[in-house]
Amino acid sequence: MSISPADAAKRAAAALALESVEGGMRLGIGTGSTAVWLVRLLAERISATGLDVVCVPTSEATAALARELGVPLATLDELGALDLAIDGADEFDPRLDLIKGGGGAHFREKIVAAAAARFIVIADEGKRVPRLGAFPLPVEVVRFGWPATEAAIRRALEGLDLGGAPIRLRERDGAPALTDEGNYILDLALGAIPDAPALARRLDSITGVVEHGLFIGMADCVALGRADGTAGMLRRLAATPDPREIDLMRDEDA
Ligand SMILES: O=C(CO)[C@H](O)[C@H](O)COP(=O)(O)O
Repeated sequence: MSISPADAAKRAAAALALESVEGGMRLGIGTGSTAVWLVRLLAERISATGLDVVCVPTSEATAALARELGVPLATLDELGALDLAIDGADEFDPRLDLIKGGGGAHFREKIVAAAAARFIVIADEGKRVPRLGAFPLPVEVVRFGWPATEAAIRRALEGLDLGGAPIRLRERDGAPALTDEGNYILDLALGAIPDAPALARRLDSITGVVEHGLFIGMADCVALGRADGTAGMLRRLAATPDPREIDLMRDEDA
């Protein structure tokens, strides 16, 4: 089957991450077009080798695909903890901090990643940025009183040199988009986030915010797929004090 260069990169990233999967593992499986490759390749490996894994999906969409392809599923309530989570990202920076939530699943994705002993991100070169923020930051908010929550977010942004950034209520088919948890999403067009950990802490403190798409210090590595079908692993280095030091990442060809 011939696939596009974009899909070749996604597939290569997913395949590299899957090399870390061993029999007996409890796996978190992500959401999005890169995660679709992960689920497909995992299903192929299960059917070819009888690999014994059980997976917690991060969204109803991923659950449906996994069920269709025969990937064994469980809930996080049943398993309690996971050995490994693998998921896509919308952006990653030199510290391997992330923006996620382009698919609106970042709340469950963060719970799953936090419950896992290891978290591998699967991404292509287009997701690699020197500084997070070009991708609008998704913030899941409770529907009740959401304009008041939006106003609180605006005030928080002003205190972080991000005042006046456009905020848009995400829509689907002409109506506010609902997450799997029945909440709304506000997309914050920030351009460039001067201090992502500080913004994450500030958003964490706002009543009405369910979860934001900043994943700070959570990813252990990024399986980076390339359009030529190859992939390499970027690992978080032990000491990463300054996000401006671009050479914090080390490429290791698979
Ligand atoms: O965070 C996510 C969904 O909430 C996805 O991982 C993110 O949007 C990347 O998706 P894709 O692999 O399609 O680019």
